[in-house]
Amino acid sequence: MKIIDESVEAYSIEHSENEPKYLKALAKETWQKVLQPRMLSGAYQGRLLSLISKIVSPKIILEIGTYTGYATLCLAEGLTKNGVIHTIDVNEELIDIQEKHFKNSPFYHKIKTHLGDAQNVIPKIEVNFDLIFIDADKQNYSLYLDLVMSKLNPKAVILSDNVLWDGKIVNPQINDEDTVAIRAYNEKLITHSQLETVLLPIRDGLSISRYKN
Ligand SMILES: C[S@@+](CC[C@H](N)C(=O)[O-])C[C@H]1O[C@@H](n2cnc3c(N)ncnc32)[C@H](O)[C@@H]1O
Repeated sequence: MKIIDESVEAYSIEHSENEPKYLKALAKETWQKVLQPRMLSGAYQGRLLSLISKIVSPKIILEIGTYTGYATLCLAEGLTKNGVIHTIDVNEELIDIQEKHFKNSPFYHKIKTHLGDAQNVIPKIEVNFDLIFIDADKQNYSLYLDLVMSKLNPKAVILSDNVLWDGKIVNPQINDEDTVAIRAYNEKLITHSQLETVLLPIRDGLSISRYKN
């Protein structure tokens, strides 16, 4: 399902910032060489991630689901001078392309990559986070939220991607495991006593949650 009318979306993109050159190159290579390129955040959502990160001005970011590193680099734009972004992915085949494009960007020295299953890696990162981007396997979003709740700095922001899941989320006839998991996750976000959430219907749905403490 197309979430936004195509002409409205085109107009919105036209009146938003352009992506930097090194991100254009990363997106191009991802579309040419990597499986499932639709997973990449893309220019429009990427500019939103960059802007949110600049507003939050985080010292430490956590990204769950690196893929080829597009969103990693967008989020890194808002880091403080000595800030760090930790990014986790379970797929070792992505390491070469990530490394190449991280080196091509101004943020190579600020990125700490972790290879492994996020549910095992998150507890081993012994820092607290100011900004988190949850964008990995949909069935574990709820678990990832549980794992990060004790690792949030005051006023931390959590971004959750694909929360409209191609519009399947609003179709009661669709009840596959991913759709059911995201529905439960969206309920968990909106009923969470420590979070304040707004779900934005952009691209595939992006939730913004603010830690109230
Ligand atoms: C949607 S893509 C991430 C896109 C990326 N954040 C971006 O915006 O360009 C999801 C990624 O999550 C990774 N992933 C899936 N299950 C995972 C898990 N259990 N632990 C860590 N990464 C996982 C996949 O390998 C894939 O690269």
